[in-house]
Parts: sequence; structure tokens; C-alpha cells
Amino acid sequence: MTAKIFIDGEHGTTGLQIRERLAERDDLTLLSLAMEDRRDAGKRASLLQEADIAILCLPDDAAREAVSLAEGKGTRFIDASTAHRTADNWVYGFPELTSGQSERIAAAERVANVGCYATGSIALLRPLTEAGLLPRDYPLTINAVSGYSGGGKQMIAQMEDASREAAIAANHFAYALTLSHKHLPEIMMHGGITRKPIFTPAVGRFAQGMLVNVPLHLDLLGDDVDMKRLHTVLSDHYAGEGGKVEVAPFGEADTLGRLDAEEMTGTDRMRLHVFGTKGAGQVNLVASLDNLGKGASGAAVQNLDLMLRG
Ligand SMILES: NC(=O)C1=CN([C@@H]2O[C@H](COP(=O)(O)OP(=O)(O)OC[C@H]3O[C@@H](n4cnc5c(N)ncnc54)[C@H](OP(=O)(O)O)[C@@H]3O)[C@@H](O)[C@H]2O)C=CC1
Ligand SMILES: CC(=O)N[C@@H](CCC(=O)OP(=O)(O)O)C(=O)O
Repeated sequence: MTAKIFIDGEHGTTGLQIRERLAERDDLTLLSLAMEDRRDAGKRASLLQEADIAILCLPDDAAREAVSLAEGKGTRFIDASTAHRTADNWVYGFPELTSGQSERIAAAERVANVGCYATGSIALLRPLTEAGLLPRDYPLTINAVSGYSGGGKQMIAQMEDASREAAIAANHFAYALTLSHKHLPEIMMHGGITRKPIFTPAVGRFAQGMLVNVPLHLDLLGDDVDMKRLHTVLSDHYAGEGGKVEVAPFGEADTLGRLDAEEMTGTDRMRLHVFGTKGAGQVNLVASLDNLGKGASGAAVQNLDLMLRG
């Protein structure tokens, strides 16, 4: 028997990309609603209850509603929204997070998919806090740029259709200027840090791709922590089989010159870089990913595959 999957929000940006990734699979039956029925709570409830696994690609409130619509029916969930990422009874959907996380996802009833910026930030921070190299109260800054699809259907239209009243003309703009962003709670909780980072995201005029920068002063880390050690800890953490995170070779900064924010676009993988000059006392850790790949839809499919196995 094939597993029944319902993507609630299948006509949106994230949902559509998940549907495309699952379209050719013969181990799944995709339950589907017509575009015009996408907000019909009765029809959604019926498919949410019928599904073995429901993948929620909805705004936070609609994601919470979807869970309640299938209450007591045994449906397992993957929620791509922010609604449950720090909730006690949800497993955080980052298989490479720490030892045993893949197994926890595989066995879970409810999995919260990771936020796109959070994926890059936590991938860089968690191995270092876990290894005791990065003090949990380090005064972090996180600087990032995302492709505009990160803002969903609305921002895609604003960036691509200049005739709209709310069209965005800028080629690159900073936002979250009040220094509050919905990903900060999950970054702190799952990154293992206690001091709220100063997070400065931006959007560029490209559809998909993302760079997340975490610059560090080495003299604020432990005595014997240098660039090479940070690289080794990250490489060891992601060396396991089956993960979607890779660490670029040490010293790549010497030859690279520039890093393209679309480096990983079209993939479901994430690449981590350790940049700096040997002996200079500063490093810049950078995560490079597709906001809709490892940052959303690719990650949801990775979690789905684990849950189907569990
Ligand atoms: N875009 C990205 O890079 C990422 C997005 N996410 C998260 O995934 C979720 C979906 O985002 P995204 O795909 O970008 O958003 P979109 O706006 O592109 O798609 C959302 C979809 O949900 C539908 N929807 C909205 N409200 C309801 C409702 N009450 N009941 C049923 N359907 C509804 C929308 O329909 P309608 O067309 O009528 O509005 C639309 O089809 C969000 O929580 C987002 O934060 C997570 C990681 C990355
Ligand atoms: C460019 C842009 O607007 N990005 C979105 C985050 C997109 C995303 O992935 O958010 P979730 O994973 O939490 O749903 C934002 O900053 O709110």
C-alpha cells in the first residue's frame, strides 16, 4: 500500500515545489485539492484526515488550524510554517542537527520543518556550541541575503510585476530593521545560544538562493580555537552518511574571490564555508543554500522520506 500524502497549501510557493519533487514517485499517493478549493476548510479537513502524512505549506494560523482539523485521526504532520518550531511536542526537522535527530524525525508524529535562515544559522552554530567552542552567550551577528521567493507568492509578484501598486523596485533591500525576526527563537533554541543575535536579513533580485554569514572574533572563543579547528569541528559533524550538508575544503577563501548567493540554487543541499586569513583572528562562517531547497521544500521531502521509513 502506498502512503497517502496531502500537501495543504499545494498551490503556494513551497507547496508547489514539494509537489514537483513528489510527482513522479510511485511509493506515494498524492491527495490533492483544486486551486479554487484551497481555502475550503471542509474539503481540507477531509483530506487532512485521510492522509497518512500531511505537509503544511501555509501561513502560521492556517497551519495551526490544519492540525486541529485532523485532531484524533492519526495523521502525521510536517509543518513548513513557523508555528511549531519551538513547540515541545514537535520534533525539529533538521536531520543533521545532532546525533539521533534523523531517528527522532523518522519516529515522529509531528515534525516542524526548519526556517530557511535558521537552517543556515543553526548549521553553523550548533556543532560549535555542542563542542564547547562557541560560548552560548557570544554576542553574535548574523547577516544574510535571500532570493525573493522567500517572501512567498506575494513578494514574487512584487518583484516580478512592476505594474503592481506595491511593486518593489529595489534590486537589493534590507529588512527586519527593528532587529526582530520570526526565525530568532528557533535559531536560539536549536543553535544552543542564550544571547539574541543581531540578525540583518536582506533580499536580492534573484528568485532562489541564500547566504547566511556568521562572523566571529577568535579571541572571544576558547584559547586554542583557530580557523582550522572550527573547520574540523564542522567537517566532523557533517561527515555522516546520508546528510545534505557539506563543508567546503579548508583554504578555499584563498582562491575563491567571491561567493555567489545562487551557488546552491536548484539543489536540496547546503554548503558551509569557513573564510578568513590564517592568524588574523577573525573568521566568517557562511552557509549557502537554496531557500526553497534545503531551506524549505527539499528539507520537507528529506523529512518525509525519514518519516516513511520510521
Ligand atoms: N517561500 C519560502 O522560501 C519559504 C516558506 N516557508 C513557509 O512555508 C509556508 C508557506 O509559504 P509560501 O509557500 O512561501 O507562501 P505562499 O503565499 O506562496 O503560499 C501559501 C499558500 O497557502 C494558501 N493559504 C493561505 N491561507 C490559507 C488558509 N487559511 N487556508 C488554506 N490555504 C491558505 C495560499 O493561498 P492564497 O493564494 O489564497 O493566498 C497559498 O496557496 C509559510 O509558513 C512560510 O513561512 C518556509 C520556508 C521557506
Ligand atoms: C525573503 C523573506 O521574506 N523571507 C521570509 C522568510 C522565509 C522563510 O523561509 O520563512 P519560514 O521558513 O519561517 O517560513 C522572512 O524573512 O520572513
